[in-house]
Amino acid sequence: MIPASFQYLRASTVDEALSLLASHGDDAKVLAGGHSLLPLMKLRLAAPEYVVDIAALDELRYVRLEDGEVVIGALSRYSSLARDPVLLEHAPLLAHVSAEVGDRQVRHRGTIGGSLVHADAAADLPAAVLASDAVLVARGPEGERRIPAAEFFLGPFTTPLEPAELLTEIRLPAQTGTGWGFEKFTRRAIDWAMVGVTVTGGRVGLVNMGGVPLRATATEKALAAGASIEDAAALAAEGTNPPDEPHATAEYRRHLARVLTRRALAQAAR
Ligand SMILES: Cc1cc2nc3c(=O)[nH]c(=O)nc-3n(C[C@H](O)[C@H](O)[C@H](O)COP(=O)(O)OP(=O)(O)OC[C@H]3O[C@@H](n4cnc5c(N)ncnc54)[C@H](O)[C@@H]3O)c2cc1C
Repeated sequence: MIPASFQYLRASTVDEALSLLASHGDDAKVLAGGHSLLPLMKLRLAAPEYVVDIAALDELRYVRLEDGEVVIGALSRYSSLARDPVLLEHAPLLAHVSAEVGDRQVRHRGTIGGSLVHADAAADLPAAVLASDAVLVARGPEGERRIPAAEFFLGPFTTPLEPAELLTEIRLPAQTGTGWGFEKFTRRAIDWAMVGVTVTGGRVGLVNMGGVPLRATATEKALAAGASIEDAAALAAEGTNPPDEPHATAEYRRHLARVLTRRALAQAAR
């Protein structure tokens, strides 16, 4: 449980972080909250030569409303997102999901950007960002580019970000006054979801129902066509390929997806 040796580099501005990544990109890893990267390094599943610490970049820590869009700095931590007044009013699903991640220690260090770039299908924020129709903003040597959340999760722990790119911001249409719902089924209090469901604006995101976070498209189509919550939720597992494990078989997860989708949709309707 001791990481391989590495060189620690601390960036004090975004530009400095980008220049360090441009120099060491392929051999470097960005360190944000460290709650996914450090366990991987301790298990030697990751052994970067350079670690570029961006935790001090307060310029990437903000939430604001801009022309009908909620804009979130990538280094914003779950604990501040959970009580952010702009988020609570204009993107309540994200605030609520942030409050349910892990335990206090995780929420005080973990960042929304770290969760999205880590791209774990069992994590909560990726499915919430998918259901929120968000766009992810990345900066790198070629400048800035915007990647829709629907195109960001390419496979387990895989995104289109280049090694020299930083995720800087997440932008989503304000969901002011929109019903939302979040259901998460865990084995123990602070576990990752066995299955989770995020709902906002008629879109449904699924946690841990495949190798990437998914939208429950059959449910969404049924809702748009006027189906009842019960009938739409019955379609939640269509097109999914959930993990099959001794403590939660694929069939059990499909059952959970249907039940939790029904509850999350009912919550949103209320
Ligand atoms: C005990 C425990 C319980 C947890 N429970 C949950 C849970 O219930 N639900 C849940 O969703 N998650 C859970 N997590 C994971 C947690 O949410 C992590 O904080 C998150 O996955 C990673 O965020 P981080 O800021 O710690 O990123 P880091 O660990 O620092 O980085 C993760 C990855 O993203 C890259 N990266 C980070 N930021 C950027 C950026 N801005 N630009 C480019 N690359 C970047 C890093 O290089 C690394 O590859 C848990 C973790 C622990 C340790």
